Amino acid sequence: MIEIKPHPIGRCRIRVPGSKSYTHRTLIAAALADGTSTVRDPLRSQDTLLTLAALEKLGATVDDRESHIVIQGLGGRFKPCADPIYLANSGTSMRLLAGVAALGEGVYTLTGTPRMYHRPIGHLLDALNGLGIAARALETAGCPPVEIPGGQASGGSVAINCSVSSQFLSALLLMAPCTRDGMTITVSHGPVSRPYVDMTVDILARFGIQVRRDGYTRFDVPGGQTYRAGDYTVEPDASQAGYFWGAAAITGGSVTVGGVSTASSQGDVGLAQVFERMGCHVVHAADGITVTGGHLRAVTVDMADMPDMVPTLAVVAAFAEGTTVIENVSHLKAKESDRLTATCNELKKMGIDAVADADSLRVTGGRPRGAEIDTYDDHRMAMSFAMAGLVVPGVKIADPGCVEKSFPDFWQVWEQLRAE
Ligand SMILES: O=C(O)C1=C[C@@H](OP(=O)(O)O)[C@@H](O)[C@H](O)C1
Ligand SMILES: C=C(OP(=O)(O)O)C(=O)O
Repeated sequence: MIEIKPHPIGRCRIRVPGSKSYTHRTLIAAALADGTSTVRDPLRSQDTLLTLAALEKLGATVDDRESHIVIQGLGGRFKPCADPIYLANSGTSMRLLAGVAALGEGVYTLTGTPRMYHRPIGHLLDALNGLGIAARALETAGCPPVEIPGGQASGGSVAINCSVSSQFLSALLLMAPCTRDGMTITVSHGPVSRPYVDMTVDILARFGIQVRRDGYTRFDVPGGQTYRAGDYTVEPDASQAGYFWGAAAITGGSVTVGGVSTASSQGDVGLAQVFERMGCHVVHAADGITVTGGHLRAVTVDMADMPDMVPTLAVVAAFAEGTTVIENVSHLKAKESDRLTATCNELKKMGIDAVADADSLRVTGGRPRGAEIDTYDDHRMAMSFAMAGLVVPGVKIADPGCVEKSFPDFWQVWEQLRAE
């Protein structure tokens, strides 16, 4: 448990680590490439290191140096691995690797924490089955742990339901180029979280893979392609920038997050625009995005494309005038925690009126009071409620170490808000 002590933040410049989503994708693409790749500025956190360790078990040669990681790829074919591959509660690792493991020569078991056993993967398993790959859930239907047999991925046409996660589509897109016949992927529902699909397509393009797409409904990926080994740099994580912009919004201070720009495919960069609508002043410059707090007013906003920023926005909304309505976020129930319920519970403890239904969240701004905040083993709960502690006395965050999942240095970087 740590207590966040209120303090003004003035003008600060912050650097956040490399993007989690881009790090997962770059490591996987490098492991599939033919030859040696260098991955610079990767995020080294629990989740991305689990992906890296998994790729090593699948036969990639990894040399993790201080500032970069060197990966000798396998040219699209993973080696057998008899031991279960443990992926904790990293949904991105689980879903993306469940797709590309089908390119291997072994039969793979992918497993994780008890919470992972409740996170859906059935739609991806259905799609793999439709491609003739006998992938299956080992305990509960539609959830990890899963068994993925290699040697059966020749490609073909497949439909994928992406109403609960875009990661199923990303998994198919990452495996498709290495199949013999290629894949035509039709999205039957969704996708939710669309910018993550763009990040996947962006990584494919950077590694020299051809993809033809019709918006988010159809993707044609020719088979027999080879990921091009090379030198790749991971951009800063826009999702992590959100907590620092939120700190500015709540305190009336001014925070610049370096290296983040709207040119990025990371959808979470859009949170700055939401804060602008709420009354903050936002400046986009070549070297980063600055948010300066102002009088906060409620917004109604569709957050289907920015699911990870919902707790961040909900906490900021607790300080805004009026009722903020966050729409189209049913997929939040399947994250590290049920984030709709968790966010409501903890806001209510702070005396804030927060109501969730199946796919939306309403937060009425007020005068939040201090509380012990449970974090549900969910890094984003800890980082979001830390913002409230900058202005409300007595905010205590349980299990602060849960930030290891995506941002091991979070609390040290958070302290920089005080120093400036
Ligand atoms: O592909 C990715 O890197 C991610 C996709 C999103 O998940 P869903 O597509 O399941 O919403 C997001 O919430 C997660 O943090 C990372
Ligand atoms: C949902 C998240 O990650 P994952 O799906 O990879 O567990 C997240 O980082 O908020």
